[in-house]
Amino acid sequence: MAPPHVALFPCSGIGHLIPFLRLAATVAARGCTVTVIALHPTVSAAESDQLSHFFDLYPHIKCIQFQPLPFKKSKLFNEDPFFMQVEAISNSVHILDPILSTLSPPLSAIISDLSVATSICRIASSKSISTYVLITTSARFFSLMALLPKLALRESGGIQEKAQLELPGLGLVPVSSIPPPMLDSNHFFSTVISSNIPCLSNVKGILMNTFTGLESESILALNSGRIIPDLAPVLALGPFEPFEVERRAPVGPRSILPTAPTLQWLDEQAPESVLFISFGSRTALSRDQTLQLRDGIEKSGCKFLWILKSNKVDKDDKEDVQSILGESFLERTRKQGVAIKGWVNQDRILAHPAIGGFISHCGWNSVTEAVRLGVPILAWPQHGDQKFNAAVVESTGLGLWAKDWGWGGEKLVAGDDIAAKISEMMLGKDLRARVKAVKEIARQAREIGGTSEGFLSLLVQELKLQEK
Ligand SMILES: O=c1ccn([C@@H]2O[C@H](COP(=O)(O)OP(=O)(O)O[C@H]3O[C@H](CO)[C@@H](O)[C@H](O)[C@H]3O)[C@@H](O)[C@H]2O)c(=O)[nH]1
Repeated sequence: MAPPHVALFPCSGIGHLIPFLRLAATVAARGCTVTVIALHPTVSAAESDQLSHFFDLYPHIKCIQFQPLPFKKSKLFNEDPFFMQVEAISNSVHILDPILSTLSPPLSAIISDLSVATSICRIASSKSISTYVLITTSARFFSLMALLPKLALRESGGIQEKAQLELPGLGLVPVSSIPPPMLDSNHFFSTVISSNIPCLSNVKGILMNTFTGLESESILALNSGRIIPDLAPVLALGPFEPFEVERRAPVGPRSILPTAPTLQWLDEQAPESVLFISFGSRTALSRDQTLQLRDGIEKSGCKFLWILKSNKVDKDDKEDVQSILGESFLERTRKQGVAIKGWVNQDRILAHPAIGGFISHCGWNSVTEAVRLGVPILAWPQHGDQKFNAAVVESTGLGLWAKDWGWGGEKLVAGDDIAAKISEMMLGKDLRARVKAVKEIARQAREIGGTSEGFLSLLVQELKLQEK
């Protein structure tokens, strides 16, 4: 019997691309024929680098380049370049219709990003192709997204003025944790979510990069129909492995090069002594906040490795570290740490024994990487799903969250406060022990007999039954 053919369709931004590529590698390793529908051109250089690295490693995975139609400014116009690309993609999905019919062998299933799920579902069902949706955020935030159509209805009831909301499956939620765009039903972000949630009753399954040991309550609430009565089954498959590991082969030079000198420096540091600081692929702190963070890191006296960003899009991030942080800081901290700009292999850095803590914006990929590798987190959510993700970090004892720091840019957090929290995290013995315990639970989830492994086997079995 020929293997089933599965296409994956990630959306804009590395935070969406990476989990799709990880899942593509996993499904291919289980004997499926895999096609990745890759955006071209990408907004960031990091996305195109990840794509070429991925296809170098997996020459047997097919690539279809998908070029959205030129962007037209709409009434929902949002100047974020990643949102602009999502809108261009949404307006262009119909181009895929004839392409999907010509794939050989014929497609059995397509795994789509939520932002285009409705259109993909429509095209796929006309061809008897099953649709799955891969959710790239936490089960906790996904629950909020699923409730959004109801939240928007209550907007006239003055949600913004309330301190907290009682939400099904989520309990009491501080309104300050809900990303402001979700409280505005005309915002692009809200519109994309609200228009795609209803199709989640018609898809075959909802795939998530989480696991029951991390988010049991949210996964249960989603699967018991408490959030949306007829939601498709949620399969918690995480935490995802990096795709290099999935292949279990030597890593290609592209992924080694940018990280190699940094790893050399890390090799010289004591175990669990280095603080890693990174705010993901698309968050740049303000200049003032960067300087306070700089002072906080120095005052903490902690060894550090800081990946600095001064622009949302990497192609435009031209300013060098010296001019941002100042020569004197770099000179004074020559023995304390390293600040660099550019792409590093974060998963590999978090796996290094010298890393003892992570200041993170709580992008969901970063959280799941830290969980899988047992690194405590100091959560500093900046926007979007990140406060919900930070709540998962805090409630499962994986890290600390200074809630009074607010959203990114809401207030200037002082260097002294940052230094105090860094020390609390790096010296927290109980915290470290809890993080190691959750790391073990994550490992067990992926082993034979584990929950994530069970869901993955179920998915692959289902795919094989749909083979055409
Ligand atoms: O120098 C770098 C920077 C990032 N990464 C990787 O890039 C990914 C970044 O993803 P994430 O941590 O989720 O952050 P964002 O890039 O900010 O992701 C966006 O997408 C996520 C998934 O939907 C959301 O949770 C975030 O809030 C949203 O900002 C992770 O795998 C990192 O390991 C690197 O390897 N090297």
